[in-house]
Order: sequence, then C-alpha cells, then structure tokens
Amino acid sequence: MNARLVLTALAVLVGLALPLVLPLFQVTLLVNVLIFAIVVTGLVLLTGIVGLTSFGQAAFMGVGAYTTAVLSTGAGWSPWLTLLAGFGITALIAWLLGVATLRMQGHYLPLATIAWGISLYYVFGNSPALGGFTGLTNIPPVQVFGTPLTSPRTFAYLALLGLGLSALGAQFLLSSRTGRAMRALRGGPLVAEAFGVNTFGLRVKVFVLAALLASLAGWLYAHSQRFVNPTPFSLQAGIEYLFMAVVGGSQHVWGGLLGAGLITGLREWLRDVLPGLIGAQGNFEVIVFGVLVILTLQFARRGLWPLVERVLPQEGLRLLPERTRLPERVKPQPGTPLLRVEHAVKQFGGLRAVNDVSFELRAGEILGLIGPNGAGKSTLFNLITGVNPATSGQVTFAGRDITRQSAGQIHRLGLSRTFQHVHLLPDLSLLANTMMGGYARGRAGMVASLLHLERAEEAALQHEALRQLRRVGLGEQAHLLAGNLALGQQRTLEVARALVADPTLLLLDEPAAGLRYGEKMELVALLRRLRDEGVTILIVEHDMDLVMSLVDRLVVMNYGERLAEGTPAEIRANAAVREAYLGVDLTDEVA
Ligand SMILES: Nc1ncnc2c1ncn2[C@@H]1O[C@H](COP(=O)(O)OP(=O)(O)OP(=O)(O)O)[C@@H](O)[C@H]1O
Repeated sequence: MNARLVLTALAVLVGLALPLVLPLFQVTLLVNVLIFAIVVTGLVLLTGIVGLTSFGQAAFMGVGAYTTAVLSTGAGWSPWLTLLAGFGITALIAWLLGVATLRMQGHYLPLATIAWGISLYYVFGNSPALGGFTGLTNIPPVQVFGTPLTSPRTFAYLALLGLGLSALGAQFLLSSRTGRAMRALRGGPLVAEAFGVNTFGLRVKVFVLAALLASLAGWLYAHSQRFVNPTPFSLQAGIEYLFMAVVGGSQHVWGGLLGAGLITGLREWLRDVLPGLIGAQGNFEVIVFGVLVILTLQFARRGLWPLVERVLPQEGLRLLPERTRLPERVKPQPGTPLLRVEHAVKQFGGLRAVNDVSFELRAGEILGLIGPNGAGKSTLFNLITGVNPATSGQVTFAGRDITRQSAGQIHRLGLSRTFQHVHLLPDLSLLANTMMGGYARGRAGMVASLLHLERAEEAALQHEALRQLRRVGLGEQAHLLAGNLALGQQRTLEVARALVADPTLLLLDEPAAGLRYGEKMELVALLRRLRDEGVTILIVEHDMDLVMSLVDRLVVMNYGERLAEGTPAEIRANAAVREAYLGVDLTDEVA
C-alpha cells in the first residue's frame, strides 16, 4: 500500500471530522482557511510553478463574490447559476489582462495586476449599486438538495469540497503533459518552445485558471459571510495571498493549504495579543507577516512544505500500464538531404554574426560545426532551431522551408535539441524530465489534464521515456531527481529527453562543455551508438578532440563565414583552419 496515499486519506478524514469537533468560532476560521487555500492553489500554479506573479487574485475573488452578491440578491438568481456567471466574467477579464500583458517578459503582469487590484477595489467601493464601502447584505445561503447551508458547520463541507476539487485538479494537472510544460516555463520560454509548447497560450490559460479558482473562492466567501464589502478584495489582501503561497511553499499544492492555515491562524492570534503588547489598536499583524516572509525567504526559500516533505515517505517510480504506443515518424532514407542551409545571413546591427553560410546535412550522418570563439556557431544554431530567424538566406528541413518558422513548428517537423547550458527540472525525476521531450507527441490539453482523462497517453509517454532512458544508460536511475545527477549525466539526460520526441535530426549544442575526461568518453560512446542506430546528429562543439573522433564531416566557421568543409582528415590538413585555430595543432591533438 502506498504510504503517501494512506497519509493523504488520513488528512482527508481529519479534514472531514474537523467541522464536527471544533468549537463554532474555530469552524468559521476553518471555512476561511479553506476558502483562502483555494485562492492560493491558483497562485501555486501561476506563481510557484509557472513563475508569474499576480497581486490581483483578491480582486478576482471579488469578481466572484460581487457577481453572486448582485445577481442573487438583486435578480434572485440561484447561487449555483451565479457561480457560473462569476466564472464567465472572471475568465473574460483574466483573458483580456493576460493577452494584454503576457506576451511581454518582465514586470508587465505584476504591474498590471496591481493596477487591476487597486482599480477594482475603488470600483466596488464607489459604486452605489454595489453598496459602496458598506457593501451588500442579505446574500441568500447556498442550497444543497433543498437544504440551505446557513451554519458554518454545514458550509465547511461545501468549502472542503471546493478546496478538495481544486487541489485534486491542480495535482492532476501538475502530473500531466501540460503540467510539465508549465514547469518548463519557469526558467523562461526557451526549453518549452523547443519542445513545441505554445508558451504564450499556456501562460494565458494558467492565468485564467488561477483567476477562476479565486472566483470560486469569492463565491464561497460571499455565501459563507452572507454579505460582501470591498476590504477582503483589496490589493493588501492580494499581497497576503502571495505571503501565504511563499510561506507555505509556492511550488506545492499542499503548501498552499499550509500557508493559508498558518497565516490565517497567526492573524487571529496576533490580533488578540499584539494590541495588548503594543498598547495600541492597529493592523500590526501585517508587519509580522512581512518579517515572516523575509525570514522564510532567508531560511526556507521554497517555503515550509518542502521541510514537511522531507519527513514524509518518498514516492517511488509508479508506472502506468502501457496500453498503446505513441505513433512514430517515418524516417528519411540514409544519405538523403535532411537539412540545407543556403546563403544564411544573420545581422546584429552593424555585425554580421553569420555571413553567407551554406551547407547540407544528410540523413544518417554526424556533422560537426566548429569554429573559434565568436565564430557564429551559436547564432547559426539558433537560426536553424528557430530561436532567432535569419536576416536573409534559406533553411530547409525535411523538405520544408523553415526559415521563418518558430522553434515549436520546427520541432514538430522532427528536429530535437539539447542546450549549451543544461536546462532540466531539478526537482523532478529523470523520467518526468525525459517525458517533457515527448510534449509534441501528446494531445491532451489543460481540461483533460485537470480531470485526469489523459492517462492512456501519459502511460505511453512514460514507457517511451523509460525506453529512451535505458537507451542512453540511465534506465536504472529513472526515479532519481535530475538535480542530483553529475553534469555528464545531466547532459545525457538531455539527450534522452530530445530522443523521446522521435526526432529525425538531433542537434547538440556544445554537449561536452564542462565535462570531465571520463564523461566525455562516455558521451562519445553514446553518440556513436546513436549514429549506428541511424540517428542523424548535428553537433556544435568546442572540444576538437571529441569532434574529430566522432563526426563524419565538419563545417568550420570563422568570423561568421564558412571557412572550410570536409571529413576530419581533410579539415586537419586544411591550412586556413590551422591558422584560424592559431596555437591549436590539430594533427597532434588527435594523434
Ligand atoms: N543577440 C546578439 N546581439 C548582438 N550580437 C550578437 C548577438 N548574438 C551573438 N552576437 C555576436 O555575434 C558573434 C557570433 O557569436 P556566436 O555566439 O554565434 O559565436 P560562437 O561561435 O557561438 O561563439 P562561442 O563559441 O564563444 O559560443 C559574436 O561577435 C557575438 O558577440
């Protein structure tokens, strides 16, 4: 029996018993904790996982609360209908805000959510139709099977259901293809885009989802209090939700509940004790929260939940039964042209980083791209992978013109890559990291993931990832965390991840950088084995020894131009290349 499952079941049982056994005052507090935890669950997904900060979650909560307050008191709508209305309005606002700000990197979203939080507070407070700063009263109770939930004890079960569904959906999402793409977004769009993720679309979706969770919380809040006023939906409340996420552990769904519980409980306690200690009335607890957040960031950067996690039993590798296999790509015949670069130019202002470079790569070969520092190798690499398009010239891959295509579109045509600086998800297992490479081979979207309806596809991805891990020699470590691997193994893991995409062309960006001699030898052996299995490889590398002993042909660049092209023996004998690599005696080095 899975120990974690038992603990979760116990936690659920305790949760179900609490509304019955606690004194009424504490049940009211519990209801608030559960409602706040729903908002923080959204922040876990948005801020903890994807890395986008929103100060506006309390305002989205306000949209849900005021929608139900207005429609259920003024128009006599059933609260169940007003919940849907709140979702509709929230989704529209969040989508508009997201589309306007999420295309841009940087602080646009946090600033926009601050503006949104402040303005909505004053809209609520200054609208007579919304009751101004006094708010709206006489909100009807929610009815379940004809029974009105008027007591906090019964209402707590509705809040528990709301949080339970939100947390379960969030957990399901995080353990899915979409969840892995969300995690990959955290370090910037580069990796996610390289594996075919529509990064902008995904950011908008997560932002809307987090807003919907806040809206649900607002609806619950309005019907638990039975009145609304603007205070709980102010910018300050929005900041407090971020505090909860940071203190609890913003990358964990359980961390959200822990943070909501700690901050809410602490606030009640401080409100009792602080005025006595200080001798004056005021919101002094906010100062304590500020100190608490600073201390958390100093001593437990990832919040308190990871500390709890350390003492919990660790989860082993749980494989789903494989029912189907992922469809495979038709591979080109060995020797047929696969990639063609023609007169490629890349201009950065006055600098031509790539100047009229042409070469061809045929299926089944390993081609090396070498050149001294600043020769333009990385720029050419970016131009082939769609990270940075060419200023002029043409790049053809698998018979298609990819010159103006995005990284994701090119990836879907069969090009898969590794990175010069390793980009892995250190907190995830090798298996989960490898599965990220198969993103473009899956179909399941966010809704299917939230509902756990993508298990057959997930199983197929798991088994394909495990096959690729075994192929590169990491099968035994599949359950370990990627962050615990040595650099050489991390680079090998990136190769496995790229292979899960079932590529026709594997692009390796300086795979030997930073490796020790033994690790380099292992890498060479692996790449040779892959070539023998028919994988086509383009490798950009500094290490001449490694390149010369591995590749079939070489393209040498210097000052942005193609200096030479040929077999390792021809390149070694080339006088111009020797000159470009002044001080590097190619003959000696390889001997
Ligand atoms: N985004 C950019 N903006 C302006 N100049 C750039 C940009 N990217 C690269 N360059 C310049 O283009 C030239 C080629 O750089 P590139 O990184 O492609 O060379 P490289 O051969 O990969 O070098 P290294 O081996 O050191 O990584 C360099 O002079 C570099 O400063």
